[in-house]
Amino acid sequence: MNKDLVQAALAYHAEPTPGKISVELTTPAETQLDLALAYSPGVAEPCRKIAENPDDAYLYTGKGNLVAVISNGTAVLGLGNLGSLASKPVMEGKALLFKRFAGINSIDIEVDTEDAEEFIETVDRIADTFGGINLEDIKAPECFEIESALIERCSIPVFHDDQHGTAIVTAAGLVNALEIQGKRLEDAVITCLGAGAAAIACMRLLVSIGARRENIYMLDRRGVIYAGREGVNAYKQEFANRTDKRSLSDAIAGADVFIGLSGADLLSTEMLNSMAQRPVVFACSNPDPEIKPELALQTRDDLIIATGRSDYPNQVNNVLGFPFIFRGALDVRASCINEEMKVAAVHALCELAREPVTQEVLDACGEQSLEFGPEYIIPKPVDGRLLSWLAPAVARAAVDSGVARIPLPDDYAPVL
Ligand SMILES: NC(=O)C1=CN([C@@H]2O[C@H](COP(=O)(O)OP(=O)(O)OC[C@H]3O[C@@H](n4cnc5c(N)ncnc54)[C@H](OP(=O)(O)O)[C@@H]3O)[C@@H](O)[C@H]2O)C=CC1
Ligand SMILES: CC(=O)C(=O)O
Ligand SMILES: [Mg+2]
Repeated sequence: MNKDLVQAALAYHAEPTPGKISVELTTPAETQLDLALAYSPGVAEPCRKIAENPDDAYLYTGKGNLVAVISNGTAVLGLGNLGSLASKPVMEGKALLFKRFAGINSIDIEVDTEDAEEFIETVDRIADTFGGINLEDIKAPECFEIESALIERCSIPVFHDDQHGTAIVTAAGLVNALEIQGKRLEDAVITCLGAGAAAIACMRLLVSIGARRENIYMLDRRGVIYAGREGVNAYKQEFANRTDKRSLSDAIAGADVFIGLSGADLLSTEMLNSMAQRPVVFACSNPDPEIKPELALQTRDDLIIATGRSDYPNQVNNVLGFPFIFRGALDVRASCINEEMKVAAVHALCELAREPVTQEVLDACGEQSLEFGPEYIIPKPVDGRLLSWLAPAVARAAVDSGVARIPLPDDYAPVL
């Protein structure tokens, strides 16, 4: 980042008050009568109701529209294990995005432990407070055990955003980008740099919508994950390829797609040049991508490039998923976020990108025009239609797959 952006980012977080979120009241609290209702003695009545029927918490408290963003800070963006406190700006940022894009109240919680069981215990004990739990920036492989234990124990949706939010947005962007490049997911050779939370979930979802597992080469810090490699955990093992390719240079040569979910500046121009004609490059590491878009575009002009950042075209980032997915899930009180709901979100994102872009979006992006093509494969986060396209698609999928606990109103239209 240049110096000006660094200073602006620090000032943004420090002013007008430190941080990015606050709590506001939804009921009057001015008079003695207001206080007698809000607090003692009135507050005893909803307490009694909830003690009799726990679902009354959705009637008398903010639970149903409250999502916790919970991290232990072990994989903060692509910055690594910065610890729980240093992850707080990212978690406050996710809370900001929940509110801004989907009207969901959200609070960040940083849990100071790297022990999976301690983390699970802590979250399990506070889960009832919330309508949903968004796990964030927890490194692999612990994130897999943590998420599945919490899904098992909690009756509300628990969703590891770096896995599923990223996978949904990546899948939608890739389907669109491949179509623009005249290629099919079923035939695409995919090199995935990174074998952690985001990478494993992305490749799993791509396989479930048509990519061929044998066409995927996944790499970690030690290179290609190949069949028979020693010291590979069970999650990486799912993508062990029967191949004699060993390095990124080996795996990228001739590939149609590069998905980077690893770290900064790891893809060289030589590697980029060795890819197939009309390649798709998703350099999604944050804040610094695996290759800078300006360098990639200088190197060859037949590629589509996306990053996780807001300051380049084609932002493939889970912000396009989690606010709207939770909106749909909360509005039908879904018990979980299942595969059907995730796939519904992928389709809705793919289709919205093909719609004409509104003036509101053009103004917010400072663009004269935007249309479905190499520089616009996926909607912009500021597109207000994301809420009205994704949330109903996800809510309907929850109802159809039997995980909704209340019906979807006929006139359902999510509002901020
Ligand atoms: N755009 C988006 O929406 C999102 C982007 N991301 C980005 O993806 C990256 C990974 O995040 P996440 O999966 O949560 O983190 P994890 O810690 O779970 O995984 C990181 C993975 O990256 C690999 N890796 C790191 N450095 C290198 C390297 N030099 N060469 C090869 N592999 C490397 C690690 O290898 P090893 O297993 O050997 O340690 C590991 O497999 C981050 O940069 C993050 O910002 C994540 C979520 C969303
Ligand atoms: C975007 C995001 O969640 C990440 O980079 O970790
Ligand atoms: Mg993250």
